[in-house]
This record gives sequence, C-alpha cells and structure tokens, in this order.
Amino acid sequence: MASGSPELYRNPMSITIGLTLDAEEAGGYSALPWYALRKNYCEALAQAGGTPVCLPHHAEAVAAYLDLVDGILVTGGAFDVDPSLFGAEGRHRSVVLKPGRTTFELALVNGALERDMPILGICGGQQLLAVALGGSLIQHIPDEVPGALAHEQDTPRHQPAHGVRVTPRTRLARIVDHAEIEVNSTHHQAVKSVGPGCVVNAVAPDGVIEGIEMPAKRFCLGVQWHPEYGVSPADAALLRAFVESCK
Ligand SMILES: NCCCC(=O)O
Repeated sequence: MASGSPELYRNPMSITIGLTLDAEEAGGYSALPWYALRKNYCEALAQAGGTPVCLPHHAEAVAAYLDLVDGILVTGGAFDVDPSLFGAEGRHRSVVLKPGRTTFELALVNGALERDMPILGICGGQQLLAVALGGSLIQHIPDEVPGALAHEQDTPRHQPAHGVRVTPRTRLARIVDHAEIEVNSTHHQAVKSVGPGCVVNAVAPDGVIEGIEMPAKRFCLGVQWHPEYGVSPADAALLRAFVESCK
C-alpha cells in the first residue's frame, strides 16, 4: 500500500505516534525559526501501522501531548546533547547545541518513562534517550575512537554502511531475528556508557555502541542507525515492533 493512501489511516484502532522535530533558527525555508523533519520518518511509521503526529517544542504541552499519543519517536537531526547534561567537562568544537529542542525532548522522554509509554530513539534520538537514562556520549567519534569505521557514510542512506552485531537475548535480537544486520550510518557522536537498568543491544565492528534498550520498560529502545530508510528487512521489523508495542 502506498504511503499517503487513506487506507493506511482508516484503522479504528489507530495507533498515534508523536515524533519530535528538528529546529533551525533561520535560513533555507524561512528567515524566521522553523521546524524540520524528513518525510521518510512519517512514511515509514505509516507503513508500520502508526499514525504520525509531529510535536512542536512546547515543554508546557508535554502532558497534553502524552495524553494524545500512544508512543513517541525521538528523531535524529543536526544537533548534539549538551555535554554538561552527562557530566562531561568541556565541549568538543564540533558539538552543535539546540537547547530548546533538548529541553523539550528530555521533558517528553521523562514524561513517557513515567507513564511507561513506548519510546523509540533514532540516531540523535537514541543519544538523547541514553542521556535521559543516565548514560553518556562520545562527543566526536573520529577523535575518541581509534581505528573507527566511517560512521558518516558518503553513499546514499538507503544503502548499508556497515554491519552491527546484535546482542543475544535482547528485545532487539527477538525483533530482528538475526545475529548481525546491515545498517546505514550518519552520525559523529555515539553512546559511550549506559545508565542503570539500560543494556547495549547492538555494537559495530569498531566497538561503537549502536543500540540500547531498557528491559524493564514496555518498549524503550534506541538505535544509532536510521531504520526509516529501510536498508534491510530488520528496519521494517523494528518499526512494526515499536508500533505494535504502542497498542
Ligand atoms: N548528535 C546528533 C546526532 C547525529 C550525530 O551524531 O551526528
């Protein structure tokens, strides 16, 4: 079924997924501040059975948003989490902060965790989720990981960049049903350590953490790659499992 088809949204048991947005101060679309989100996040969620709704960065609206949706997808984008939020001293020169976005996303994730509402974090969204769960981040992979793979691929993002080893007996392993999967890669940061109760569910050949999850939660999982591009069948399986968990 084509995305955009009305049938995708005519499910009486519609599952509404709130997506976070990126934000730009000016330039490109408008001289005034604007929100942005790649359309394939919404299309891939719709194909997985969800009804996507985008959530502007209004921290005071978090409770109302969480009343409205069945799960949240924390997206990636051109931003980094402030290192002071995970106790790092100093900030790498490549770090780009968007404090309004980060403040909103932390409030949203903390609210969802309190309600045990399903959460999926993608790329920067996984990094945000890791910090919300008490973890820390590598601020710039090329400077902190000797012999690192190229984690910012220069090939199209619907093509694989590298494999990842899926940790046995994790939720991710049950979802993708493979010990290794191929993923795309477009990031300069990564999860460095996970907080209490959180586990690593996928690792790249260079040791970079590629996925995390919180087993005690209904569905609380992050991946460093972008499943919305559909690089392998594992990507669609992950999005379907997330949407299913929101029922
Ligand atoms: N920290 C932003 C997410 C993407 C990246 O790591 O480049």
